[in-house]
Amino acid sequence: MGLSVSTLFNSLTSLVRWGKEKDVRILMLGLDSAGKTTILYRLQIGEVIATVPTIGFNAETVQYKNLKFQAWDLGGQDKIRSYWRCYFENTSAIIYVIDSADHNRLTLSRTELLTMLSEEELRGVPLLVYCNKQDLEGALKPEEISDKLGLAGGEKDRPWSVRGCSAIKGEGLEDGMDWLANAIQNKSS
Ligand SMILES: Nc1nc2c(ncn2[C@@H]2O[C@H](COP(=O)(O)OP(=O)(O)OP(=O)(O)O)[C@@H](O)[C@H]2O)c(=O)[nH]1
Ligand SMILES: [Mg+2]
Repeated sequence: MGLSVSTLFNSLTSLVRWGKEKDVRILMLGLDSAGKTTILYRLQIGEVIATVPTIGFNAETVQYKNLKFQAWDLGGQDKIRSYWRCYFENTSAIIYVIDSADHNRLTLSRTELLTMLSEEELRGVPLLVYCNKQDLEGALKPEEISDKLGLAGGEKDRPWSVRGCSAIKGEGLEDGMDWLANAIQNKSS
C-alpha cells in the first residue's frame, strides 16, 4: 500500500493548514472504485480523466456556480478507510459515492457510511449520496439504494439526499451539486 507515517503526517499538516485558510470543505468518500476521483475531476474540469486507485487523497479547489469549495477525495480501499476519520474536522459537507452496479458490496458500503455518520465531528453535516454508474446495465436505481441504506429511519439531524448519476456520461452530477450547495448555504446562514 505504501502509505508511510511521514506521508500521512504531511497530509495531515497540509490538511490543517488548508482547512484554516478555506471555508467550505467537502469530503468525498465511498468504497474503492465507486467513482470519487472521476466525479471530482468531472466537477473541476468538466472531463473524464483516466484514474488510478487513490492512495491517500486528492485535494482540489472546485468552483461550482457560486460555490467555491475544497474537495478532499479520499482513497476508498479497505486498508486506508481507517484514515478517513483523520479528515473529518471542519467538514462542511460529505459526498458519499456508491457504485450502483456493485450489488455485492452495497451492504459493506452501507456499513462504512453509517460508521462514518456516527462520528461526533460529522454531526449535522449535510450528506449527498451519489449512486454513480447509472449508465451500467443492472445498476440499482437511487430509490432502491436509498431504501437499502435506510437513512430515512435514522438521519433526522442532518440534511441528506440520495441521487443517481453517471460520472462517465456527466449525468445527474449537477442536480446533486445544486442540492448540496443549497444545503451548505442554508446551514451556514
Ligand atoms: N461505467 C462507469 N464507470 C465509471 C463511472 N465513474 C467512474 N467509473 C470508472 O470506475 C473506475 C474507478 O473510478 P475512480 O474514480 O478511480 O474510483 P474511486 O472511487 O476514486 O476509487 P479509489 O480511489 O480506489 O477509492 C474507473 O475505471 C472509472 O472510469 C461511471 O459513472 N460509469
Ligand atoms: Mg480515487
